[in-house]
Amino acid sequence: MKYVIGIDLGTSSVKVLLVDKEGTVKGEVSKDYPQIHQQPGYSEQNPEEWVEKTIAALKQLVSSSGVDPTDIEGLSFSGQMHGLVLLDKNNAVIRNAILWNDTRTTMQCKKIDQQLGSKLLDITKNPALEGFTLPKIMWVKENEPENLEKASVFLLPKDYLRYRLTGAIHMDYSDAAGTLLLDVVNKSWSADILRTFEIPSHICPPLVETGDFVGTILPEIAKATGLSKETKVFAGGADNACGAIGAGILSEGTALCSIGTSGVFLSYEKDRIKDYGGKVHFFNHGEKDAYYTMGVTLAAGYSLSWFKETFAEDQSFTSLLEDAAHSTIGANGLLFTPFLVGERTPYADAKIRGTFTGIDGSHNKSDFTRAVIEGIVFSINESVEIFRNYGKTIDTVISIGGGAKSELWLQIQADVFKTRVIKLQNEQGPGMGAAMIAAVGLGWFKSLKECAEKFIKMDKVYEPIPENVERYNKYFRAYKDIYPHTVAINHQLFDLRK
Ligand SMILES: Nc1ncnc2c1ncn2[C@@H]1O[C@H](COP(=O)(O)OP(=O)(O)O)[C@@H](O)[C@H]1O
Ligand SMILES: O=C(CO)[C@@H](O)[C@H](O)COP(=O)(O)O
Repeated sequence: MKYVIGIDLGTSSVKVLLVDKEGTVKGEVSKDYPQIHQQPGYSEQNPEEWVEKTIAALKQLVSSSGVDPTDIEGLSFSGQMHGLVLLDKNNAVIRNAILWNDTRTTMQCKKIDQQLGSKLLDITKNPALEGFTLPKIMWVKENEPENLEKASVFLLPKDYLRYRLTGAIHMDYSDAAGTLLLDVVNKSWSADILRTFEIPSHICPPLVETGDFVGTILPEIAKATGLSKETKVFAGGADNACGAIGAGILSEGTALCSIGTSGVFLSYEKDRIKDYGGKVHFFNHGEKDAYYTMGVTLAAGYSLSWFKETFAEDQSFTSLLEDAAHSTIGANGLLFTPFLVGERTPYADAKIRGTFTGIDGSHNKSDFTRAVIEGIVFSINESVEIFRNYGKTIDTVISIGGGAKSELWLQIQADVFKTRVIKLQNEQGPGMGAAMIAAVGLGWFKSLKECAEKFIKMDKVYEPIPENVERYNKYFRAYKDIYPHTVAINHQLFDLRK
Protein backbone atom coordinates (compact mmCIF):
# COMPACT_ATOMS: atom_id res chain seq x y z
CA MET A 1 0.00 0.00 0.00
CA LYS A 2 1.13 3.60 -0.72
CA TYR A 3 0.62 6.54 1.63
CA VAL A 4 0.57 10.32 1.89
CA ILE A 5 0.97 12.63 4.88
CA GLY A 6 -1.11 15.73 5.63
CA ILE A 7 0.53 18.23 7.98
CA ASP A 8 -1.88 20.68 9.62
CA LEU A 9 0.01 23.53 11.26
CA GLY A 10 -2.76 24.78 13.55
CA THR A 11 -2.69 27.49 16.19
CA SER A 12 -2.80 25.20 19.18
CA SER A 13 -0.83 22.29 17.72
CA VAL A 14 0.61 20.62 14.64
CA LYS A 15 -1.25 17.49 13.56
CA VAL A 16 0.24 14.97 11.15
CA LEU A 17 -1.93 12.39 9.44
CA LEU A 18 -0.85 9.25 7.57
CA VAL A 19 -3.44 8.33 4.95
CA ASP A 20 -3.46 5.36 2.56
CA LYS A 21 -4.64 5.23 -1.07
CA GLU A 22 -8.16 4.31 0.10
CA GLY A 23 -8.38 7.44 2.26
CA THR A 24 -8.09 5.48 5.50
CA VAL A 25 -6.20 7.25 8.28
CA LYS A 26 -3.42 4.89 9.34
CA GLY A 27 -1.86 7.07 12.00
CA GLU A 28 -2.17 10.45 13.61
CA VAL A 29 0.18 12.41 15.90
CA SER A 30 -0.32 15.83 17.39
CA LYS A 31 2.14 18.09 19.26
CA ASP A 32 1.14 21.29 21.08
CA TYR A 33 2.85 24.65 21.24
CA PRO A 34 1.87 27.83 23.11
CA GLN A 35 0.73 31.23 21.92
CA ILE A 36 2.69 34.12 23.41
CA HIS A 37 0.50 37.03 24.61
CA GLN A 38 2.94 39.78 25.76
CA GLN A 39 0.11 42.26 26.20
CA PRO A 40 -3.65 42.42 25.52
CA GLY A 41 -4.26 42.09 21.80
CA TYR A 42 -0.82 40.59 21.07
CA SER A 43 -0.47 37.00 19.87
CA GLU A 44 2.80 35.52 18.65
CA GLN A 45 4.53 32.18 18.18
CA ASN A 46 8.13 31.12 17.78
CA PRO A 47 8.43 29.57 14.27
CA GLU A 48 11.20 27.29 15.51
CA GLU A 49 8.60 25.55 17.69
CA TRP A 50 6.54 24.72 14.59
CA VAL A 51 9.59 23.11 12.99
CA GLU A 52 10.73 21.19 16.08
CA LYS A 53 7.23 19.91 16.86
CA THR A 54 6.56 18.93 13.25
CA ILE A 55 9.81 16.96 13.00
CA ALA A 56 9.03 15.21 16.30
CA ALA A 57 5.46 14.45 15.17
CA LEU A 58 6.62 13.08 11.79
CA LYS A 59 9.26 10.92 13.47
CA GLN A 60 6.67 9.44 15.84
CA LEU A 61 4.17 8.95 13.00
CA VAL A 62 6.66 7.11 10.79
CA SER A 63 8.04 4.89 13.55
CA SER A 64 4.69 4.04 15.18
CA SER A 65 2.98 3.26 11.87
CA GLY A 66 5.41 0.49 10.98
CA VAL A 67 5.06 1.55 7.33
CA ASP A 68 8.05 1.31 4.97
CA PRO A 69 9.07 5.00 4.57
CA THR A 70 9.57 4.55 0.82
CA ASP A 71 5.84 3.79 0.58
CA ILE A 72 5.07 7.30 1.89
CA GLU A 73 5.17 8.94 -1.51
CA GLY A 74 4.20 12.52 -0.77
CA LEU A 75 3.13 15.13 1.73
CA SER A 76 1.49 18.50 1.82
CA PHE A 77 0.47 21.22 4.26
CA SER A 78 -2.42 23.09 5.75
CA GLY A 79 -1.57 26.15 7.82
CA GLN A 80 -3.04 28.73 10.18
CA MET A 81 -3.52 31.77 7.97
CA HIS A 82 -2.22 35.38 7.89
CA GLY A 83 0.67 35.03 10.41
CA LEU A 84 3.71 37.15 9.50
CA VAL A 85 7.10 35.41 9.37
CA LEU A 86 10.01 37.66 8.33
CA LEU A 87 13.28 36.14 7.09
CA ASP A 88 16.63 37.90 6.67
CA LYS A 89 19.06 37.47 3.78
CA ASN A 90 20.25 34.16 5.24
CA ASN A 91 16.63 33.02 5.59
CA ALA A 92 16.87 33.21 9.39
CA VAL A 93 13.74 34.27 11.31
CA ILE A 94 13.98 37.96 12.32
CA ARG A 95 11.32 38.09 15.05
CA ASN A 96 8.50 35.95 16.44
CA ALA A 97 5.62 35.35 14.04
CA ILE A 98 2.70 37.77 14.56
CA LEU A 99 -0.42 35.59 14.37
CA TRP A 100 -3.88 35.88 12.78
CA ASN A 101 -5.53 36.55 16.16
CA ASP A 102 -3.20 39.43 17.05
CA THR A 103 -5.13 42.69 16.97
CA ARG A 104 -2.44 45.32 17.57
CA THR A 105 -2.88 46.79 14.08
CA THR A 106 -6.07 48.88 14.32
CA MET A 107 -4.17 52.09 13.37
CA GLN A 108 -2.64 50.41 10.33
CA CYS A 109 -6.08 49.18 9.20
CA LYS A 110 -7.43 52.74 9.44
CA LYS A 111 -4.53 53.95 7.31
CA ILE A 112 -5.22 51.27 4.70
CA ASP A 113 -8.88 52.32 4.56
CA GLN A 114 -8.00 56.01 4.27
CA GLN A 115 -5.36 55.55 1.57
CA LEU A 116 -6.98 52.86 -0.56
CA GLY A 117 -10.72 53.36 -0.01
CA SER A 118 -12.83 51.15 -2.27
CA LYS A 119 -9.75 50.12 -4.29
CA LEU A 120 -8.85 47.67 -1.49
CA LEU A 121 -12.07 45.70 -1.93
CA ASP A 122 -11.73 45.81 -5.74
CA ILE A 123 -8.22 44.32 -5.65
CA THR A 124 -8.20 42.04 -2.62
CA LYS A 125 -11.99 41.36 -2.31
CA ASN A 126 -11.57 41.87 1.47
CA PRO A 127 -11.66 44.75 3.96
CA ALA A 128 -8.69 45.79 6.14
CA LEU A 129 -8.85 43.64 9.29
CA GLU A 130 -6.29 43.49 12.09
CA GLY A 131 -5.63 39.78 11.57
CA PHE A 132 -4.50 40.05 7.94
CA THR A 133 -0.81 40.23 7.00
CA LEU A 134 -0.45 43.65 5.33
CA PRO A 135 -1.32 45.61 8.51
CA LYS A 136 1.22 43.45 10.39
CA ILE A 137 3.96 44.34 7.87
CA MET A 138 3.02 48.01 8.25
CA TRP A 139 3.14 47.69 12.06
CA VAL A 140 6.66 46.26 11.86
CA LYS A 141 7.66 49.06 9.46
CA GLU A 142 6.39 51.71 11.88
CA ASN A 143 7.44 50.15 15.18
CA GLU A 144 10.48 48.02 14.36
CA PRO A 145 11.84 49.60 11.14
CA GLU A 146 15.18 47.80 11.52
CA ASN A 147 13.35 44.44 11.29
CA LEU A 148 11.65 45.28 8.01
CA GLU A 149 14.91 46.66 6.60
CA LYS A 150 16.58 43.34 7.37
CA ALA A 151 13.80 41.33 5.68
CA SER A 152 14.52 39.59 2.40
CA VAL A 153 11.16 37.79 2.26
CA PHE A 154 7.93 37.40 4.21
CA LEU A 155 6.18 34.05 4.57
CA LEU A 156 3.05 32.62 6.16
CA PRO A 157 3.38 29.92 8.84
CA LYS A 158 3.08 26.78 6.71
CA ASP A 159 5.31 28.33 4.00
CA TYR A 160 8.05 28.75 6.56
CA LEU A 161 7.61 25.16 7.70
CA ARG A 162 7.71 23.96 4.09
CA TYR A 163 10.87 26.01 3.52
CA ARG A 164 12.54 24.30 6.48
CA LEU A 165 11.54 20.86 5.19
CA THR A 166 12.50 21.43 1.54
CA GLY A 167 14.80 24.46 1.37
CA ALA A 168 12.46 26.08 -1.20
CA ILE A 169 10.57 29.34 -0.69
CA HIS A 170 7.01 29.73 -2.03
CA MET A 171 3.53 30.89 -1.05
CA ASP A 172 0.35 29.38 -2.46
CA TYR A 173 -2.63 31.44 -3.69
CA SER A 174 -5.12 30.28 -1.06
CA ASP A 175 -2.86 31.56 1.73
CA ALA A 176 -1.59 34.61 -0.19
CA ALA A 177 -5.25 35.69 -0.51
CA GLY A 178 -5.25 36.36 3.25
CA THR A 179 -2.32 38.78 3.12
CA LEU A 180 -4.32 41.70 1.67
CA LEU A 181 -1.49 42.11 -0.85
CA LEU A 182 -2.83 39.72 -3.48
CA ASP A 183 -4.93 40.70 -6.46
CA VAL A 184 -7.28 37.81 -5.74
CA VAL A 185 -8.89 37.48 -9.17
CA ASN A 186 -5.72 38.09 -11.25
CA LYS A 187 -3.56 35.98 -8.92
CA SER A 188 -0.57 38.33 -8.66
CA TRP A 189 0.97 40.56 -5.98
CA SER A 190 -0.64 43.98 -6.18
CA ALA A 191 2.02 46.48 -7.28
CA ASP A 192 -0.51 49.19 -6.50
CA ILE A 193 -0.89 48.23 -2.83
CA LEU A 194 2.85 47.62 -2.36
CA ARG A 195 3.61 51.06 -3.86
CA THR A 196 0.97 52.83 -1.74
CA PHE A 197 2.50 51.61 1.52
CA GLU A 198 6.12 51.67 0.31
CA ILE A 199 6.65 47.98 0.93
CA PRO A 200 9.54 46.62 -1.15
CA SER A 201 8.16 44.14 -3.68
CA HIS A 202 11.22 41.86 -3.25
CA ILE A 203 9.86 40.66 0.10
CA CYS A 204 6.92 38.98 -1.68
CA PRO A 205 7.68 35.28 -2.28
CA PRO A 206 7.06 33.43 -5.57
CA LEU A 207 3.42 32.34 -5.91
CA VAL A 208 2.39 28.77 -6.67
CA GLU A 209 -0.84 26.78 -6.96
CA THR A 210 -1.89 24.89 -3.82
CA GLY A 211 -1.37 21.57 -5.61
CA ASP A 212 2.02 22.36 -7.19
CA PHE A 213 4.99 20.05 -6.69
CA VAL A 214 7.70 22.12 -5.00
CA GLY A 215 10.51 19.64 -4.30
CA THR A 216 11.54 16.73 -2.11
CA ILE A 217 12.43 16.81 1.56
CA LEU A 218 15.98 17.72 2.57
CA PRO A 219 18.36 14.84 3.46
CA GLU A 220 18.75 16.10 7.06
CA ILE A 221 14.94 16.21 7.49
CA ALA A 222 14.66 12.69 6.05
CA LYS A 223 17.24 11.57 8.60
CA ALA A 224 15.52 13.33 11.51
CA THR A 225 12.02 12.07 10.68
CA GLY A 226 12.70 8.64 9.20
CA LEU A 227 10.98 9.66 5.94
CA SER A 228 12.56 8.82 2.59
CA LYS A 229 14.41 11.70 0.95
CA GLU A 230 12.43 10.92 -2.22
CA THR A 231 9.19 12.04 -0.48
CA LYS A 232 7.52 14.52 -2.83
CA VAL A 233 6.30 17.78 -1.35
CA PHE A 234 3.26 19.70 -2.65
CA ALA A 235 2.68 23.34 -1.71
CA GLY A 236 -0.49 23.01 0.38
CA GLY A 237 -2.87 25.75 1.41
CA ALA A 238 -4.58 27.91 4.01
CA ASP A 239 -6.14 25.83 6.77
CA ASN A 240 -9.64 26.91 5.86
CA ALA A 241 -9.12 26.08 2.17
CA CYS A 242 -7.69 22.70 3.22
CA GLY A 243 -10.50 22.20 5.74
CA ALA A 244 -12.92 22.79 2.89
CA ILE A 245 -11.08 20.29 0.65
CA GLY A 246 -10.95 17.72 3.43
CA ALA A 247 -14.69 18.12 3.98
CA GLY A 248 -15.52 17.93 0.27
CA ILE A 249 -16.58 21.58 -0.05
CA LEU A 250 -15.78 21.51 -3.77
CA SER A 251 -19.03 22.60 -5.42
CA GLU A 252 -21.69 25.31 -5.06
CA GLY A 253 -24.22 24.72 -2.32
CA THR A 254 -21.87 23.11 0.19
CA ALA A 255 -20.94 24.73 3.50
CA LEU A 256 -18.54 24.06 6.35
CA CYS A 257 -18.44 24.90 10.05
CA SER A 258 -14.99 24.59 11.59
CA ILE A 259 -14.49 25.06 15.32
CA GLY A 260 -10.74 25.07 15.88
CA THR A 261 -9.01 27.82 17.81
CA SER A 262 -11.04 30.11 15.56
CA GLY A 263 -14.55 29.42 14.35
CA VAL A 264 -15.29 29.54 10.66
CA PHE A 265 -18.42 29.30 8.58
CA LEU A 266 -17.44 28.80 4.96
CA SER A 267 -19.16 28.40 1.63
CA TYR A 268 -17.82 27.41 -1.83
CA GLU A 269 -17.98 30.12 -4.55
CA LYS A 270 -17.45 29.43 -8.23
CA ASP A 271 -18.43 33.00 -9.07
CA ARG A 272 -15.50 35.42 -8.80
CA ILE A 273 -17.77 38.46 -9.07
CA LYS A 274 -20.03 37.45 -6.20
CA ASP A 275 -20.18 40.49 -3.91
CA TYR A 276 -20.80 40.31 -0.16
CA GLY A 277 -19.71 43.93 0.31
CA GLY A 278 -16.69 42.85 2.37
CA LYS A 279 -18.98 41.52 5.14
CA VAL A 280 -17.41 38.06 4.85
CA HIS A 281 -13.91 37.11 3.65
CA PHE A 282 -13.49 36.12 -0.02
CA PHE A 283 -10.42 33.99 -0.75
CA ASN A 284 -8.92 31.76 -3.45
CA HIS A 285 -9.76 28.11 -2.81
CA GLY A 286 -7.22 25.30 -2.87
CA GLU A 287 -9.00 24.04 -6.00
CA LYS A 288 -7.61 25.94 -8.99
CA ASP A 289 -9.62 29.02 -10.01
CA ALA A 290 -12.35 28.49 -7.41
CA TYR A 291 -13.07 30.64 -4.37
CA TYR A 292 -14.67 30.45 -0.96
CA THR A 293 -16.33 32.95 1.33
CA MET A 294 -16.27 32.79 5.10
CA GLY A 295 -17.10 34.52 8.35
CA VAL A 296 -14.71 34.17 11.29
CA THR A 297 -15.20 34.06 15.06
CA LEU A 298 -11.75 34.80 16.46
CA ALA A 299 -12.04 32.90 19.76
CA ALA A 300 -14.16 29.79 19.19
CA GLY A 301 -12.34 26.70 20.51
CA TYR A 302 -10.00 29.21 22.14
CA SER A 303 -12.87 30.36 24.39
CA LEU A 304 -13.48 26.80 25.56
CA SER A 305 -9.74 26.22 26.08
CA TRP A 306 -9.50 29.47 28.05
CA PHE A 307 -12.50 28.42 30.17
CA LYS A 308 -10.99 24.98 30.81
CA GLU A 309 -7.54 26.34 31.70
CA THR A 310 -8.99 29.01 33.98
CA PHE A 311 -11.77 27.14 35.75
CA ALA A 312 -11.38 23.42 35.08
CA GLU A 313 -7.71 22.76 34.49
CA ASP A 314 -7.84 19.16 35.68
CA GLN A 315 -10.91 18.20 33.67
CA SER A 316 -10.70 16.81 30.14
CA PHE A 317 -12.61 18.45 27.27
CA THR A 318 -14.74 15.32 27.06
CA SER A 319 -15.79 15.46 30.70
CA LEU A 320 -16.41 19.23 30.51
CA LEU A 321 -18.72 18.70 27.54
CA GLU A 322 -20.47 15.85 29.37
CA ASP A 323 -21.12 18.28 32.24
CA ALA A 324 -22.59 20.82 29.83
CA ALA A 325 -25.20 18.24 28.86
CA HIS A 326 -26.57 18.50 32.43
CA SER A 327 -27.48 22.14 31.81
CA THR A 328 -30.38 23.21 29.60
CA ILE A 329 -30.90 24.96 26.28
CA GLY A 330 -29.86 28.55 26.98
CA ALA A 331 -27.75 27.38 29.98
CA ASN A 332 -30.56 28.23 32.40
CA GLY A 333 -30.61 31.81 31.16
CA LEU A 334 -26.85 32.40 30.93
CA LEU A 335 -25.33 33.88 27.76
CA PHE A 336 -21.67 34.08 26.75
CA THR A 337 -20.15 36.25 24.01
CA PRO A 338 -16.80 34.80 22.85
CA PHE A 339 -15.00 38.09 22.20
CA LEU A 340 -11.90 37.17 24.21
CA VAL A 341 -9.48 38.61 21.65
CA GLY A 342 -11.82 41.05 19.89
CA GLU A 343 -13.97 39.95 16.97
CA ARG A 344 -14.06 39.76 13.16
CA THR A 345 -17.50 38.68 11.86
CA PRO A 346 -19.92 40.41 12.00
CA TYR A 347 -18.27 43.07 14.18
CA ALA A 348 -14.74 43.93 13.04
CA ASP A 349 -13.81 45.22 16.47
CA ALA A 350 -10.41 44.68 18.11
CA LYS A 351 -11.49 46.24 21.42
CA ILE A 352 -14.68 44.34 22.14
CA ARG A 353 -14.33 41.77 24.89
CA GLY A 354 -16.43 38.82 26.09
CA THR A 355 -19.25 38.69 28.62
CA PHE A 356 -21.28 36.29 30.69
CA THR A 357 -24.74 37.82 30.92
CA GLY A 358 -27.50 36.75 33.30
CA ILE A 359 -25.34 35.17 36.03
CA ASP A 360 -27.62 33.82 38.77
CA GLY A 361 -26.78 32.40 42.20
CA SER A 362 -28.14 29.04 40.99
CA HIS A 363 -25.73 28.73 38.06
CA ASN A 364 -23.07 26.05 38.31
CA LYS A 365 -20.08 25.02 36.19
CA SER A 366 -22.28 22.98 33.81
CA ASP A 367 -24.27 26.12 33.00
CA PHE A 368 -21.11 28.15 32.42
CA THR A 369 -19.61 25.49 30.14
CA ARG A 370 -22.89 25.19 28.24
CA ALA A 371 -23.07 28.99 27.88
CA VAL A 372 -19.53 28.99 26.41
CA ILE A 373 -20.24 26.35 23.76
CA GLU A 374 -23.62 27.88 22.90
CA GLY A 375 -22.10 31.39 22.68
CA ILE A 376 -19.49 30.11 20.21
CA VAL A 377 -22.24 28.65 18.00
CA PHE A 378 -24.36 31.83 18.29
CA SER A 379 -21.38 33.84 17.14
CA ILE A 380 -20.83 31.56 14.11
CA ASN A 381 -24.56 31.78 13.42
CA GLU A 382 -24.13 35.52 12.87
CA SER A 383 -22.02 34.57 9.82
CA VAL A 384 -24.70 32.08 8.70
CA GLU A 385 -27.23 34.93 8.85
CA ILE A 386 -25.05 37.11 6.60
CA PHE A 387 -24.89 34.34 3.98
CA ARG A 388 -28.66 33.83 4.18
CA ASN A 389 -29.31 37.57 3.95
CA TYR A 390 -27.31 37.61 0.69
CA GLY A 391 -29.54 34.86 -0.70
CA LYS A 392 -27.44 31.76 -0.06
CA THR A 393 -29.33 28.58 0.70
CA ILE A 394 -27.74 26.71 3.59
CA ASP A 395 -29.36 23.41 4.42
CA THR A 396 -26.43 21.06 5.03
CA VAL A 397 -23.26 21.86 6.92
CA ILE A 398 -20.19 19.67 7.37
CA SER A 399 -18.74 20.21 10.83
CA ILE A 400 -15.01 19.77 11.55
CA GLY A 401 -12.38 20.65 14.16
CA GLY A 402 -12.53 20.30 17.93
CA GLY A 403 -16.19 21.34 17.84
CA ALA A 404 -17.08 18.18 15.93
CA LYS A 405 -15.72 15.96 18.71
CA SER A 406 -18.82 16.32 20.89
CA GLU A 407 -22.32 14.98 20.10
CA LEU A 408 -23.85 17.74 22.23
CA TRP A 409 -21.98 20.48 20.39
CA LEU A 410 -22.91 19.00 17.00
CA GLN A 411 -26.61 18.93 17.95
CA ILE A 412 -26.40 22.54 19.17
CA GLN A 413 -24.95 23.48 15.75
CA ALA A 414 -27.86 21.77 13.97
CA ASP A 415 -30.44 23.47 16.24
CA VAL A 416 -28.92 26.95 16.07
CA PHE A 417 -28.02 26.93 12.33
CA LYS A 418 -31.36 25.26 11.54
CA THR A 419 -29.56 22.90 9.17
CA ARG A 420 -28.60 19.27 8.89
CA VAL A 421 -25.07 18.93 10.35
CA ILE A 422 -22.77 16.15 9.17
CA LYS A 423 -19.87 14.76 11.13
CA LEU A 424 -17.16 13.02 9.10
CA GLN A 425 -15.30 9.88 10.15
CA ASN A 426 -12.19 12.04 10.38
CA GLU A 427 -13.13 15.43 11.77
CA GLN A 428 -9.62 16.81 11.12
CA GLY A 429 -10.60 18.38 7.82
CA PRO A 430 -7.46 20.48 7.21
CA GLY A 431 -5.01 17.59 7.70
CA MET A 432 -7.14 15.40 5.45
CA GLY A 433 -7.33 18.23 2.90
CA ALA A 434 -3.52 18.46 2.91
CA ALA A 435 -3.26 14.68 2.43
CA MET A 436 -5.71 14.93 -0.49
CA ILE A 437 -3.60 17.67 -2.12
CA ALA A 438 -0.60 15.30 -1.99
CA ALA A 439 -2.69 12.38 -3.31
CA VAL A 440 -3.87 14.40 -6.30
CA GLY A 441 -0.38 15.86 -6.83
CA LEU A 442 1.05 12.35 -7.03
CA GLY A 443 -1.47 11.53 -9.76
CA TRP A 444 -3.46 9.03 -7.68
CA PHE A 445 -6.60 10.94 -8.68
CA LYS A 446 -7.45 13.25 -11.59
CA SER A 447 -8.98 15.92 -9.38
CA LEU A 448 -9.73 16.87 -5.78
CA LYS A 449 -13.39 16.01 -6.44
CA GLU A 450 -12.45 12.50 -7.55
CA CYS A 451 -10.22 12.13 -4.49
CA ALA A 452 -13.00 13.42 -2.21
CA GLU A 453 -15.33 10.69 -3.46
CA LYS A 454 -12.87 8.09 -2.23
CA PHE A 455 -11.38 9.76 0.85
CA ILE A 456 -14.28 11.51 2.58
CA LYS A 457 -16.44 9.26 4.68
CA MET A 458 -19.57 10.42 6.44
CA ASP A 459 -20.01 9.32 10.05
CA LYS A 460 -23.26 10.74 11.47
CA VAL A 461 -26.02 13.21 10.60
CA TYR A 462 -27.59 15.59 13.15
CA GLU A 463 -31.00 16.98 12.19
CA PRO A 464 -32.37 20.15 13.83
CA ILE A 465 -34.93 19.31 16.52
CA PRO A 466 -37.90 21.70 15.99
CA GLU A 467 -38.54 22.28 19.69
CA ASN A 468 -34.86 23.13 20.31
CA VAL A 469 -34.77 25.38 17.23
CA GLU A 470 -37.58 27.49 18.60
CA ARG A 471 -35.96 27.89 22.01
CA TYR A 472 -32.52 28.65 20.56
CA ASN A 473 -34.07 31.26 18.27
CA LYS A 474 -35.17 33.26 21.31
CA TYR A 475 -31.76 32.98 23.00
CA PHE A 476 -30.01 33.94 19.74
CA ARG A 477 -32.08 37.13 19.54
CA ALA A 478 -31.04 38.01 23.11
CA TYR A 479 -27.40 37.11 22.26
CA LYS A 480 -27.40 39.58 19.37
CA ASP A 481 -28.44 42.37 21.73
CA ILE A 482 -25.33 41.98 23.87
CA TYR A 483 -22.80 43.51 21.45
CA PRO A 484 -24.59 46.85 20.96
CA HIS A 485 -25.27 47.10 24.68
CA THR A 486 -21.70 46.34 25.81
CA VAL A 487 -19.56 47.88 23.08
CA ALA A 488 -19.07 51.30 24.73
CA ILE A 489 -18.15 49.95 28.15
CA ASN A 490 -15.81 47.36 26.63
CA HIS A 491 -13.96 50.00 24.62
CA GLN A 492 -13.65 52.08 27.78
CA LEU A 493 -12.29 49.10 29.74
CA PHE A 494 -9.85 48.24 26.95
CA ASP A 495 -8.41 51.76 27.09
CA LEU A 496 -8.29 51.71 30.92
CA ARG A 497 -6.08 48.59 30.84
CA LYS A 498 -3.29 50.42 29.06
N1 LIG B 1 -12.79 16.47 23.09
C1 LIG B 1 -13.15 17.69 22.72
N2 LIG B 1 -14.45 18.04 22.67
C2 LIG B 1 -14.81 19.28 22.30
N3 LIG B 1 -13.94 20.24 21.95
C3 LIG B 1 -12.65 19.96 21.98
C4 LIG B 1 -12.17 18.68 22.35
N4 LIG B 1 -10.83 18.71 22.26
C5 LIG B 1 -10.49 19.96 21.84
N5 LIG B 1 -11.58 20.72 21.69
C6 LIG B 1 -11.64 22.14 21.24
O1 LIG B 1 -11.05 22.19 19.95
C7 LIG B 1 -10.09 23.25 19.88
C8 LIG B 1 -8.91 22.81 19.02
O2 LIG B 1 -9.39 22.45 17.76
P1 LIG B 1 -8.38 22.23 16.55
O3 LIG B 1 -9.21 22.00 15.35
O4 LIG B 1 -7.42 21.17 16.96
O5 LIG B 1 -7.67 23.67 16.55
P2 LIG B 1 -6.43 24.35 15.75
O6 LIG B 1 -6.44 23.81 14.36
O7 LIG B 1 -6.73 25.80 15.83
O8 LIG B 1 -5.16 24.02 16.49
C9 LIG B 1 -9.67 23.53 21.30
O9 LIG B 1 -9.43 24.92 21.44
C10 LIG B 1 -10.85 23.06 22.13
O10 LIG B 1 -11.67 24.14 22.48
O1 LIG C 1 -7.63 33.78 10.68
C1 LIG C 1 -8.21 32.77 10.32
C2 LIG C 1 -8.97 32.76 9.07
O2 LIG C 1 -9.06 34.00 8.43
C3 LIG C 1 -8.13 31.54 11.17
O3 LIG C 1 -9.09 30.60 10.80
C4 LIG C 1 -6.75 30.96 11.11
O4 LIG C 1 -6.54 30.42 9.83
C5 LIG C 1 -6.47 29.95 12.22
O5 LIG C 1 -7.22 28.81 12.20
P1 LIG C 1 -7.31 27.65 13.31
O6 LIG C 1 -5.97 27.49 13.94
O7 LIG C 1 -8.39 28.02 14.24
O8 LIG C 1 -7.70 26.43 12.51
